[in-house]
Amino acid sequence: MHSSPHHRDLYTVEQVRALDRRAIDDLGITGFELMNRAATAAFAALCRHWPEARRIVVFCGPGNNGGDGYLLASLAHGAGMAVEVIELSDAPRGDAALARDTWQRSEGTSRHWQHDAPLPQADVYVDALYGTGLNRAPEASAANLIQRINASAVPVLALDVPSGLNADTGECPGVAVRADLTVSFIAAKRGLYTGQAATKVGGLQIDTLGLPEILWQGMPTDATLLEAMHLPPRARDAHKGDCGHVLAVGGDRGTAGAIRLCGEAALRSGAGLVSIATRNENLIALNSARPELMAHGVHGPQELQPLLDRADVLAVGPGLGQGAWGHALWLTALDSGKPMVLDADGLNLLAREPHRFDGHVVLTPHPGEAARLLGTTIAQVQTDRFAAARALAQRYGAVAVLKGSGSLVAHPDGRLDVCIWGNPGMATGGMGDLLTGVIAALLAQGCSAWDAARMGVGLHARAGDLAAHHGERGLLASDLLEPLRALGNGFAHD
Ligand SMILES: NC(=O)C1=CN([C@@H]2O[C@H](COP(=O)(O)OP(=O)(O)OC[C@H]3O[C@@H](n4cnc5c(N)ncnc54)[C@H](O)[C@@H]3O)[C@@H](O)[C@H]2O)[C@@H](O)CC1
Ligand SMILES: [K+]
Repeated sequence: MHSSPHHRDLYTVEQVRALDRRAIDDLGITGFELMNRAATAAFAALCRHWPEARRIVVFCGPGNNGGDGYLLASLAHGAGMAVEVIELSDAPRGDAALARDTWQRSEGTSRHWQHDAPLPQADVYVDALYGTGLNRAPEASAANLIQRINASAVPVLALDVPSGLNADTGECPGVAVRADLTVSFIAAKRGLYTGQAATKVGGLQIDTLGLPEILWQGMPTDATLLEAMHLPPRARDAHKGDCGHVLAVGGDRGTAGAIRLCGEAALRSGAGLVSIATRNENLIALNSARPELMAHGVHGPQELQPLLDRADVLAVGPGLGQGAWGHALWLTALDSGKPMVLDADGLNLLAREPHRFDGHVVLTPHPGEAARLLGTTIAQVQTDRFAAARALAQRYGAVAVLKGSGSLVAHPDGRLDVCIWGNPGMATGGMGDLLTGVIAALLAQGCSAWDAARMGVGLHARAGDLAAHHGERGLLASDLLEPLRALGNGFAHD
């Protein structure tokens, strides 16, 4: 639930700090007052979410996040709950120290966390250890406490950010609290939506602390949540030539399945015609599996060229391999200058032979392919997925989709959208081949690379979520084909 009119806007931690400063300096609201509002909002969320809660334990860290915790503890105490505060040994400073005084004045007691001590029972744990100030992995004592919290069966409300999650990047440098509900203050921090966030955040509510609309005016944002997107309805008198012709290039020996899934996804996403350029050996299997795919055996560039000439859009890479055959086709496809989607070995070849595009090209790497394209490691990519996605787009002059939980779509000009749909059932072979086909079909129907990539990522994730109604575990890529068709023209916000 977002209470802000800017509910699609995502911010870096730096930008949220600037918003805080603006509220304090320009609107004259004190930091302590903001802390009070944060605690009030979080306590209201606690009561809504766990109406039966009578006993709570609040874990307070040394910074302002801990300050929010002390004030929440006072509110809960005032409301008649049994409240216990457990704090880390570092003494709070500034507003957090004032908040601690408030708690002590309300006759509250707190005790320091003792390594490996058993945690008191409670109806709800409140995590106020670290917020946006986390700048490294939680150290031994805090890490031990976080592990204890996660091992307990008590539900957890996280204040602002689950402690241990980097609110800027979605990475956890060490252990992090696994929350059931996170109430985040003032603005949506981008790190709550990608990377490891999905395993830590639980339900997410953004509370703008009653700050007025003008606070956000003119303030830069970093990214946007992917929301509703729709293709215009198909004209009643459309014919197949109006809907674009996709040529999918790939399917080396033994990998016919990849190119078939890509082609079928393009068909199910509305491409008028889909041709496949593949190994001769795959033709019988492809034709009998899906007669609507126009499969052609190609030995090399000469046979590929006439197919390229007839296509509007290319999907290059699924099952392509990086051998002489795949490499020759890849080079010919790139030379055509057609709008295209590059995936899988299409990307691995690009990492070997970098090329800058200047047109309607979409790259769809998973973190491993992204690491090769950027000459870095997977860990480095995941440490800051936002930076990695933008670096890919800028380096290659193409729209870049960085796949994985919370897929990112980056434009070379710096725009970036985050997709929060999809599910772990989609971590299986063939899912990427589908995405390539979906995006190619959208390009073929006239979308720009930016729109096709964003809408393709959204359709693919929503189709995955629909298909997962029958179970996440055991989900097959081909299970998404019918839902892709059912989604038809697009998707709306949840
Ligand atoms: N002043 C404001 O603008 C507001 C701040 N608020 C709260 O304040 C939080 C930010 O407060 P702070 O900037 O004080 O930061 P935090 O409270 O997130 O934590 C910073 C403290 O933890 C220490 N620390 C950071 N990483 C550590 C690690 N890995 N191991 C051990 N110690 C570590 C830092 O040295 C510092 O003492 C927000 O997340 C939010 O909860 C809210 O009260 C709303 C208003
Ligand atoms: K927290």
